[in-house]
Amino acid sequence: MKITLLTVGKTEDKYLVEGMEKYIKRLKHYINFKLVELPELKQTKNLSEDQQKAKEAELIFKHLNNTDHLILLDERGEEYSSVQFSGFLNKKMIASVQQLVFVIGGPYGFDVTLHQRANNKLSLSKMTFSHQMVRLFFIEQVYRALTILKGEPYHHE
Ligand SMILES: C[S@@+](CC[C@H](N)C(=O)[O-])C[C@H]1O[C@@H](n2cnc3c(N)ncnc32)[C@H](O)[C@@H]1O
Repeated sequence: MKITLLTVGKTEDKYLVEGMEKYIKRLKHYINFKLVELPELKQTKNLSEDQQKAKEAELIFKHLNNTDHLILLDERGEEYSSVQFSGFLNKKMIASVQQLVFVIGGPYGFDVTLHQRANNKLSLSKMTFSHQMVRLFFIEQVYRALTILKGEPYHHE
């Protein structure tokens, strides 16, 4: 199974880039993981919030295959413990899902078309994080989940 993380906008802060690189490097020993950073449109065009979300959705859809299992990162989604999240990933592996695509929205969240297409919505907390910071938190949780599945000590350290 492959895992792709789509983000809206490049990661700007060096401390986040460094943290993400650290965990992506580790992750690659466990799974085929890809980070795709899509352009954030607001900087180039004068768009309303809804127009921006619709344009972002168009870009996101271009990166999706019909068989992809799409999971939106959304504070209103389902909350898991790290062990439960590892179980979720394991179930998808057993079900032979080819690719899980997780998406982190832009500053305004997701267009309705993405909510309709989503197979799941995952919340990391009821709190709202910046779309920049949530990347690092999520990538670390994927790494944590995979070490849990392997029975490695990281989760208990
Ligand atoms: C600043 S938030 C957008 C908040 C937006 N007002 C909304 O209602 O969705 C930007 C993105 O970060 C992600 N995000 C922020 N907090 C999150 C959380 N607690 N759990 C999961 N994803 C989160 C989501 O992907 C969201 O689209």
